[in-house]
Amino acid sequence: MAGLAKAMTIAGSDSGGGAGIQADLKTFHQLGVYGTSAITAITAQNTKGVAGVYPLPTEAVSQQMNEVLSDIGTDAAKTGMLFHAEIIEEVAKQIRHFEVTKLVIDPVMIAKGGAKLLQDEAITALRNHLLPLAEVITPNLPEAAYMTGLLIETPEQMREAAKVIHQMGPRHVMMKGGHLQDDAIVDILFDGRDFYEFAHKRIHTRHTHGTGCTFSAALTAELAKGTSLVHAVERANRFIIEAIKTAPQIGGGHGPTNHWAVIDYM
Ligand SMILES: Nc1ncnc2c1ncn2[C@@H]1O[C@H](COP(=O)(O)OP(=O)(O)O)[C@@H](O)[C@H]1O
Ligand SMILES: Cc1ncc(COP(=O)(O)O)c(N)n1
Repeated sequence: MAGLAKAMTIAGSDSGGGAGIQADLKTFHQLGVYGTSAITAITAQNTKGVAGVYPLPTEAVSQQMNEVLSDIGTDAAKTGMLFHAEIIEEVAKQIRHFEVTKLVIDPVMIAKGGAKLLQDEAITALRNHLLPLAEVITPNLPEAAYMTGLLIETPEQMREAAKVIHQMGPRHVMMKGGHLQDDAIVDILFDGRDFYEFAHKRIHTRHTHGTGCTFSAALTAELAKGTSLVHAVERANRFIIEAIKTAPQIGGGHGPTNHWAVIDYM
């Protein structure tokens, strides 16, 4: 196992196992990457919604990152649910200290069921401290709309919003189109100059809990292995599509995707 790639997730725990830390670690594992974690908050949730959110002390987040990064190290990292400004500032400090350059930011704000996973005032900290450190940020349409104040309902509006978010400091912007009101989904990557479009058909299902987490974890795993960004997005896209298509039909609400999904390059 010499040369095993490593990826770290800094995110919230989803007791239901479909999103957050659990989705990330399962996805890292499935893509052949050694996964580590720093938990920012515990959520009590299932496929029907989030019943409780319990943030950990900022020091606990900082210490988890320090212990992992000072010994095991990582080839890439991703952030998910960060909940409040103090945690964001501390995460940014550790990312800078350990010089983690392949950083994927999934700006998790609101769970599909409506629960707040990021406090309102924390968005400023996200912009000021974390975005400038990102290799890529992966907003969904409501997150991008909140960050820019723009209406985003079409691919053209997605491209405009990507330009505005790119100005905030990340090296790439990956706009996820799952929330487009259309049967044709397009995810759009912007590198500050060119747009790369990843189009696919909508799968009609209610089992989409944790799609954003799983997608960004797959992207992080691919970056950890040294895959170039455009190819990493392509592979993460194929992984999430397969995971949605073969979702295990778990729970009475929005069930998880299939983290055992196999894609043809594996
Ligand atoms: N119903 C669906 N059919 C096919 N792909 C989907 C579907 N829903 C989401 N995706 C894909 O899953 C990924 C996550 O998308 P999105 O739903 O926009 O993010 P989030 O889970 O953060 O709201 C994207 O690559 C998107 O294209
Ligand atoms: C701990 C945690 N992190 C992220 C999400 C977002 O996932 P989704 O938007 O699919 O509910 C979640 N529900 N829980």
